[in-house]
Amino acid sequence: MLQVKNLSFSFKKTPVLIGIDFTVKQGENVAIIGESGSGKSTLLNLIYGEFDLEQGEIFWNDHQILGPKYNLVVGYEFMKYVSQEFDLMPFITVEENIGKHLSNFFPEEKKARTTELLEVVELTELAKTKVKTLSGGQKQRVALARALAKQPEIILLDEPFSHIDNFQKQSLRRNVFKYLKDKNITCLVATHDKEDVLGYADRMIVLNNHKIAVNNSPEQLFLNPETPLIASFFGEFNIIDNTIVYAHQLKIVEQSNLKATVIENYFKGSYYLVEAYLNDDIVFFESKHKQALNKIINLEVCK
Ligand SMILES: Nc1ncnc2c1ncn2[C@@H]1O[C@H](COP(=O)(O)OP(=O)(O)OP(=O)(O)O)[C@@H](O)[C@H]1O
Repeated sequence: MLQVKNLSFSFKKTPVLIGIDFTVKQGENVAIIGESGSGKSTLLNLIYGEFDLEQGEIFWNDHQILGPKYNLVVGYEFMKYVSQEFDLMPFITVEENIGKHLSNFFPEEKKARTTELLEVVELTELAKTKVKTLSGGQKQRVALARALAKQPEIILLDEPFSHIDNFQKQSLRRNVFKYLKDKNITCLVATHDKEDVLGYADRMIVLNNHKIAVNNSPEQLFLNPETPLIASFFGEFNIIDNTIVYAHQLKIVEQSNLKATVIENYFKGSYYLVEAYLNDDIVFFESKHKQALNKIINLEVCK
């Protein structure tokens, strides 16, 4: 179990994180979200032991995680970190990078493990390619596979699919998160992308104003977004009568007191997101069809 107890940290006297407390069980997948600059990467760095804590303690089971003041070399055998900088070896191949830290005393095991991980990150065809010739997204996949090679107990992922194109993102995400669950590897993932969270994360920790704003399941937070920050993570929303209402919860009806004037339509594939004036406020709702500009639409909140 990971235990983060009353952690505080500042960069040059500027507070980044204050009084952070949470635990993560073995095999759990926890997403860390928050606005840019809210301290997601800093939190992962602290858990990895990159920096010395200003206050608090971090434990992985019985091991206390300590910063560079106490450790000559940053990092622990049981923990891997895939940061935004991939830190690969450019002049050797993809498979050599993945197998770099696997023992040569067990060549068959090493081969099997490398083959398995090449499949997880969908890089089998590029196994013999030198890393320096790869694209950003391909390098990110090598970094993921290399972090998994020696089967860590816990993995920290910072925006793990940010460089991957949309064609491969969906299946890669499924492969990686399924692999982590199957192997009971604890995962902390810092992300801006709700697709990394919905369907995969057991819990979401939301950072705001240097603190944990909420720590709950994605289902609970989606159904009951307490603040606009949380709602905005899940999609377009409105505030109507002091209540958060997602765009998909505003339905077009024949008659109602909510009369909105259409300003713009945004094509979203299976629907249009319609922007409209409701009194003096802007609202967004979903519509199967494109709506004529300036048309008056009757809306109803359906939660
Ligand atoms: N090495 C550093 N020295 C000084 N300040 C830093 C350093 N790294 C980060 N910061 C500051 O700490 C704050 C938190 O940064 P951090 O990178 O943890 O945020 P984040 O939530 O991961 O952001 P993003 O979503 O944009 O990646 C920011 O204000 C950032 O400018």
